[in-house]
Amino acid sequence: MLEVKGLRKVYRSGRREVEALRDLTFTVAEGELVCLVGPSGCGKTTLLRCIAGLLEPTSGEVTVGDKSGLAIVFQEYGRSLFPWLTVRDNVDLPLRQKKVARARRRELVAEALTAVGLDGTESAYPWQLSGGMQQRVAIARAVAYEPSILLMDEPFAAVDAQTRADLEDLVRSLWQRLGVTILFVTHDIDEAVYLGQRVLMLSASPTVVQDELAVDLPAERDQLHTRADPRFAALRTRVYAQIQAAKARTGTASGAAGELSSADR
Ligand SMILES: Nc1ncnc2c1ncn2[C@@H]1O[C@H](COP(=O)(O)OP(=O)(O)OP(=O)(O)O)[C@@H](O)[C@H]1O
Repeated sequence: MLEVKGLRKVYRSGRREVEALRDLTFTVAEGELVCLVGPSGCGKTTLLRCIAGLLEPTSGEVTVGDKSGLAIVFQEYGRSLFPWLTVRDNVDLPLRQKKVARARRRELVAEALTAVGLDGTESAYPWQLSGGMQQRVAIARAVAYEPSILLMDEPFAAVDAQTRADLEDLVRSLWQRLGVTILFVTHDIDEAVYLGQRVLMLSASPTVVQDELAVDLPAERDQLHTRADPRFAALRTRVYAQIQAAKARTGTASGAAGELSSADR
């Protein structure tokens, strides 16, 4: 289970302060797949970094059952994989750090690479693979770690549309098979509705949870039929309208989004 309560984050550098997150409260139940969608710059990365313990919140609380069971897949696979390590060693590295026994590590790496469709690439280096394959390596690395919570930060933003569709299906099938809890961040409304059991909509910065939507589409989804389902269209329209409303509200505020004036402090 993941619980975020009254989370606020203000960045301070010199005399400049940016209130990235104002007040975020939500929970993700065990085994749930929740998508977070919000406009660019609304603090999605800030939120994930606070959840992962990579960034100290200004106030509020994050409760994660077991922090050691948390894995993250970032948008920039190019920067998250080590170019001097083979695919096998990239996936293996966190397991070594976790002090998993050698034989078990070998099993976990092989299973994870098979699960993401990368059999036969063990000895390749990341830079010898396509972008989509590199992102599969990053997913395999997260999966091999056997996390109880998987955080995904716009993981498919940098791949082409066809690869993206394949990777979305990969995430859903891994989620169904492994029973892992997933918090998936995206700015793509269609992706959020296609993937999630629930979609949380964030306002523009300073960010709050604007609304949430249960995605009552069948559990078995496929790119062709799910996206053509009138229910899918209705859900995406609702999310879109909410996000537009959030943008319009911020547009009327004075000053740059999230920037604190002295009166606010
Ligand atoms: N280290 C930092 N110092 C100061 N301000 C920051 C810092 N990191 C982020 N911000 C500001 O906080 C706000 C939220 O940034 P963040 O990167 O979390 O948003 P995001 O939703 O992930 O953005 P995008 O969708 O464009 O990737 C932005 O206004 C950003 O300029």
